[in-house]
Amino acid sequence: MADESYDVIVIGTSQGGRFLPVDLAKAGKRVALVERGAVGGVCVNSGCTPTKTMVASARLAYQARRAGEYGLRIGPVSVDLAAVRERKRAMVAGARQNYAGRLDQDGLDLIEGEARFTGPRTVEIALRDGGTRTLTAEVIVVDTGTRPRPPEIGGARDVDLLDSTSIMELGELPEHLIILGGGYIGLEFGQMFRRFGSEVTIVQSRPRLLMPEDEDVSEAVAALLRDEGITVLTSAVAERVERTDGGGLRLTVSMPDGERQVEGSHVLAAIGRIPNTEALAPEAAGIRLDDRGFIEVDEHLETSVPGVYAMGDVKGGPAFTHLSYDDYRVLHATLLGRQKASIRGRTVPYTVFIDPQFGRVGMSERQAAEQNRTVRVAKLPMSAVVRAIETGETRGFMKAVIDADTGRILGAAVLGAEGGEIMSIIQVAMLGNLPYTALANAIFTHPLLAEGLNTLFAPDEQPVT
Ligand SMILES: Cc1cc2nc3c(=O)[nH]c(=O)nc-3n(C[C@H](O)[C@H](O)[C@H](O)COP(=O)(O)OP(=O)(O)OC[C@H]3O[C@@H](n4cnc5c(N)ncnc54)[C@H](O)[C@@H]3O)c2cc1C
Ligand SMILES: NC(=O)c1ccc[n+]([C@@H]2O[C@H](COP(=O)([O-])OP(=O)(O)OC[C@H]3O[C@@H](n4cnc5c(N)ncnc54)[C@H](O)[C@@H]3O)[C@@H](O)[C@H]2O)c1
Repeated sequence: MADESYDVIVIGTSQGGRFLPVDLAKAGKRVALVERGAVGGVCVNSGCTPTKTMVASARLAYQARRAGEYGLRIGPVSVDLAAVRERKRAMVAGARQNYAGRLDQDGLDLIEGEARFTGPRTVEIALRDGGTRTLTAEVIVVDTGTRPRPPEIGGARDVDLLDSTSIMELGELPEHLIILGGGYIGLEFGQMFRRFGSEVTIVQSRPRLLMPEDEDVSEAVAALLRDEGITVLTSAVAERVERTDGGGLRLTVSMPDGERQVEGSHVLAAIGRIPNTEALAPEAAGIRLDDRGFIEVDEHLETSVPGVYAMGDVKGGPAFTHLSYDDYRVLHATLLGRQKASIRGRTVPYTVFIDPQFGRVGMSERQAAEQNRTVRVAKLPMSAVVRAIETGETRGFMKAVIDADTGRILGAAVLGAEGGEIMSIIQVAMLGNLPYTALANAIFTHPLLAEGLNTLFAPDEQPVT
């Protein structure tokens, strides 16, 4: 078949990039949108939507078990994992349907298949229903994302390990879930399955959980997970995994004090993600990759090949849906606006959806020290916040890093009830370039968690470091 010509080809359908092909088509461009899997990408199908749906079930189980503390009698709580999975499946199906509905736009062709570059402007699609199509366009946007990194430990290929997608399809509770990795995915699933009723062991190769964060954060997170009955092993390097005679799994872990064996029923690998670039063959177009296989881009998200752009996780760096969405904003300006936009200097907030949530934005205390900044560090335990006391959710703390000279807020870390929302209030103050005194003196409704910001930012509370 002859090559088919489009104005723009977008490869991958992500939650972040869901508006770009539609906007381009509305603007009169002929757009091909190529997807090899389910529409909506990771966030909708196997990331944010299903995990946060299941986290909600786990939180309810946890709260229900605490009912007695609140003066309620509701009896023993047990979890029907198959029913939790049904709720999750329904949520994903709804989100996917919603997504697909948005693609009904004149000028936009959704092509189901796997894209592969055969030249700088040419892409061959292996169609899901068989056969191939060859498309050409002056502008190509790569939004192909990442997938779980397979562990390179002895025996891993001989046993069935779970990843973040397959674990959500379990219909029965693991008796003992061993998790490799103490990052976002390891912690969210670890707490979730503990609350569902599994025994859980987290095996983290680095000295701390959430290694990029300040030490007090890692310690507090480890303490609250241990408090819920999770075993947390740090500086624990998994060496090999094998099946036991009883049908379980045995993990051999090397730790500073020697070798240890952990036996469990299931092992989840949550050790990071790798870019979806093999099938895409970007080298055929001359697109430069970094040494880990991610696509290199400039501040306008353009790759080393003019006219070819990359957005979302496939370009490396922080991997969040809201960042993929911001990439859409940048590409919209570049491809449809009058002026190019840039990704330089973006403030990237994030929230780890453990309970209590951990919300973060801007500079950490350690980053400030590395930059030799003179800062004030404000810290307030959640047990000092009236709302947290009244609702019985006093675990965690609020923390802010303030420039000692200008009084501007440089960053915040909130481990506490609605930690992501509280962090976002501080983020807005940072966006508005407000001095910390604006939050110290603001009138917040009593008794909200936000009220804690008055105390957190009270000038007397903050030692200079
Ligand atoms: C378990 C889990 C939980 C998460 N929770 C959160 C959260 O709470 N908040 C948050 O902000 N982020 C979360 N994330 C991260 C978030 O999902 C990603 O950052 C986001 O999905 C990245 O979007 P993207 O633009 O890179 O595209 P993706 O969502 O990765 O989509 C890429 C699409 O490209 C398709 N594709 C790949 N190669 C080809 C090809 N050659 N041809 C055609 N199609 C192709 C894929 O099938 C996929 O549909 C989570 C991730 C995981 C795994
Ligand atoms: N709430 C959210 O926004 C959210 C939730 C889930 C995932 N995500 C995104 O998905 C990405 C991937 O999550 P992730 O948890 O897989 O990666 P991660 O990079 O957050 O954490 C991986 C952890 O595994 C550890 N590790 C690496 N190799 C190991 C090994 N062999 N044995 C034991 N531990 C090992 C690392 O030290 C690290 O702590 C995240 O970086 C994040 O961007 C975001």
